[in-house]
Amino acid sequence: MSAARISRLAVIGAGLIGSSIARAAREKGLADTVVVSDADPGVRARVRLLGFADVVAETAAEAARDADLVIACVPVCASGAVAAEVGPELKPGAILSDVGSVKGAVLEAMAPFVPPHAHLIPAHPVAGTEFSGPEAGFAALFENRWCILTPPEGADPEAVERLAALWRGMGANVEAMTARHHDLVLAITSHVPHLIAYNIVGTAAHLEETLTSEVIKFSAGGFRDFTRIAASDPTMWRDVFLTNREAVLEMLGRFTEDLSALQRAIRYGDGEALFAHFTRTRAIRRSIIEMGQETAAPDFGRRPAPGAAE
Ligand SMILES: NC(=O)c1ccc[n+]([C@@H]2O[C@H](COP(=O)([O-])OP(=O)(O)OC[C@H]3O[C@@H](n4cnc5c(N)ncnc54)[C@H](O)[C@@H]3O)[C@@H](O)[C@H]2O)c1
Ligand SMILES: O=C(O)C(=O)C[C@]1(C(=O)O)C=C[C@@H](O)C=C1
Repeated sequence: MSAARISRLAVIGAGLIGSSIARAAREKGLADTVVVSDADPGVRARVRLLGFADVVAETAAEAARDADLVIACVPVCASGAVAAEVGPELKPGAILSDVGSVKGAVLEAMAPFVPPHAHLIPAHPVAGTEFSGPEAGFAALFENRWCILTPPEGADPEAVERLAALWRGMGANVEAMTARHHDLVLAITSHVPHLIAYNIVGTAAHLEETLTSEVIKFSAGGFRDFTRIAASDPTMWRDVFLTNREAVLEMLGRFTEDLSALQRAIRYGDGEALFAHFTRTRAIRRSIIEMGQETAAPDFGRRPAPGAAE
């Protein structure tokens, strides 16, 4: 199915994800006009300087006016407020979407504000970094990454295809599933791993002062990787854990049981159990690499760190 071209694309929230979408849409010519808005006047001023938007709108409502597609790129708990602001502006046939890391809560928060003549199609690009803000985005962020669409029951297939076409245009591979299933899968693949990183880095920080400074001095490999993840945006991750509570607690329960089994194997010197476990997990890493998805941690070879000389 060929999807109709996007005349006006409105991006609400110009941080890492919103600015990456605006840059990719402009660079790849996916929309005639890219309008960007952000609640923070300082961010709007930086977007003007960075020049990745055709228009910088003062409000979300102004950005959404006459847009074919509006994408909320804000922390999950702000998605309802954005929908309330843009809902009355949505023209017939317009699509309202988002990029939130949790989908059930977003659907619930946004749906009441979408008029019957418009379409709500939530989405989640499974691509990101530990950086935030308009300087952190880059057009190649979504290339060869998944974008998961979670259309509600009865969603218009043409609208779904139109949104899917935009994500494919930005280089993503698109898949659709229910919001509930998304939240369960992402709880184990993304949310619990972030919690583990926040926890282990916190534990290191709570050690006595001399030990903490040695942890920092000698950190390499494993711990260093955790510190990258634990540097991720506090607002974003607070919202993820507040809104995907049930699935995260379910996966954390399983995680804790498995950790206890490993702890027991160490206590009783059960080398066979440890070896069998590590062999199974090594195979999972290999299958991820074979699927070409091993780059969950972004490499700086693909883009400069914000603030670094280009
Ligand atoms: N960072 C990642 O790795 C990543 C990856 C995939 C999806 N996501 C999701 O994308 C969304 C945005 O994340 P980000 O990393 O781009 O965050 P960010 O902090 O870089 O940017 C968020 C922007 O939203 C603006 N904002 C907040 N409330 C607003 C409102 N009510 N109206 C207008 N603007 C508002 C903020 O001023 C900020 O500029 C989150 O829901 C997050 O879960 C993030
Ligand atoms: O690589 C990173 O920095 C990320 O954490 C990206 C990551 C992930 O967990 O894979 C984080 C949250 C998003 O919802 C999607 C992607």
